[in-house]
Amino acid sequence: MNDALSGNERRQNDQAAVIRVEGLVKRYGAFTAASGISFEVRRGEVFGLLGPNGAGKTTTLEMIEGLRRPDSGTVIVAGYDTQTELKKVKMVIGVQLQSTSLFDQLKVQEIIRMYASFYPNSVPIRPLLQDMILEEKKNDRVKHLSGGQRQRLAIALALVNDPQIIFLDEPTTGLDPGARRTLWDIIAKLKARGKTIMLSTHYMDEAHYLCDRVCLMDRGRVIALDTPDHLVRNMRSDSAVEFRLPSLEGAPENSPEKEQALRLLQSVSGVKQLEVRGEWYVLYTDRMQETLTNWIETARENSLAFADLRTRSATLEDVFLHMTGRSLREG
Ligand SMILES: Nc1ncnc2c1ncn2[C@@H]1O[C@H](COP(=O)(O)OP(=O)(O)OP(=O)(O)O)[C@@H](O)[C@H]1O
Repeated sequence: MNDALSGNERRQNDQAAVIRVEGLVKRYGAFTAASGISFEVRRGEVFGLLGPNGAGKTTTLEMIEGLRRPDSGTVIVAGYDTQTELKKVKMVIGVQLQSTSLFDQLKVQEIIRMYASFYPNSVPIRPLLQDMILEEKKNDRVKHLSGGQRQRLAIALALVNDPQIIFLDEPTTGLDPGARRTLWDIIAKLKARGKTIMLSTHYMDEAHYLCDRVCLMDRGRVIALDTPDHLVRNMRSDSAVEFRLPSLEGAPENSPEKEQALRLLQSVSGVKQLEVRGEWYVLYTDRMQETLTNWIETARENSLAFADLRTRSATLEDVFLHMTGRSLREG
């Protein structure tokens, strides 16, 4: 940061980058949960931290929110330093924690009123309830809400102070597909109103659908940062052909049959990369039709029977696997 800048100048400079994270490090004893995280979040974007469990997403979010103190590094949020100007930061942010412990005995409306009373200015409660699709539940006790309703209440609580920037930590973890879609719609609406949203997730489809830019995290580090489409395109393979080879299932890893099959697969026309995931073989290619037809021909010529053949576009999961050798689900 440029120390010579006054607070006002710094805030103006931060028009584009509403969050600046520089060299964040967090250690828990001998374990380093964040090792030198740096990025910028632009005003009005949905910015996602995507990574498996334990990648350091929550640690990073909570250092940005001022809830955890970094061992080193700086965070500037809307022009304020979270370590020295936390009160000001709190006025412009809304935070939904991974597991917000809500007061089970309170009614939805009561808990929102209570949170609103913590701030000098708060939004009207009725439209907030409507936006979060909780109007019909306003007189229900929190303990009677479904998982999706609780999550929406947690987001409502993060919005009571009309924040510029909203932090959502794994907002859809544990929700059924319908409740996830409802939350996605809510997040898209918040973005359309000009809010900046920073969220963490380990669902690649969620990151792809919601985020303008995605920061891929693994083991406390940023391994890639770009728009979802660019991340996928930079793999230089836009499609995948997947199948199983039943005759090889159960054969030892370095058996001659398996090694020969791998050599064959690598020689298939157009294949840029070959991945083996358990019993599944994945051929990455930019020339889907050529690879598919050549693979079918090769399999026939070599009497190698495949099963469950499917084709698909490459995803952020493929990017993560390509970069780390591990799946987002493995952690
Ligand atoms: N207070 C703590 N004390 C010790 N270790 C911690 C603490 N908080 C987090 N960790 C460890 O730091 C690592 C990163 O945790 P973090 O919660 O930031 O990851 P995450 O990417 O958010 O994953 P998850 O989806 O599981 O929350 C994990 O290995 C975790 O066990």
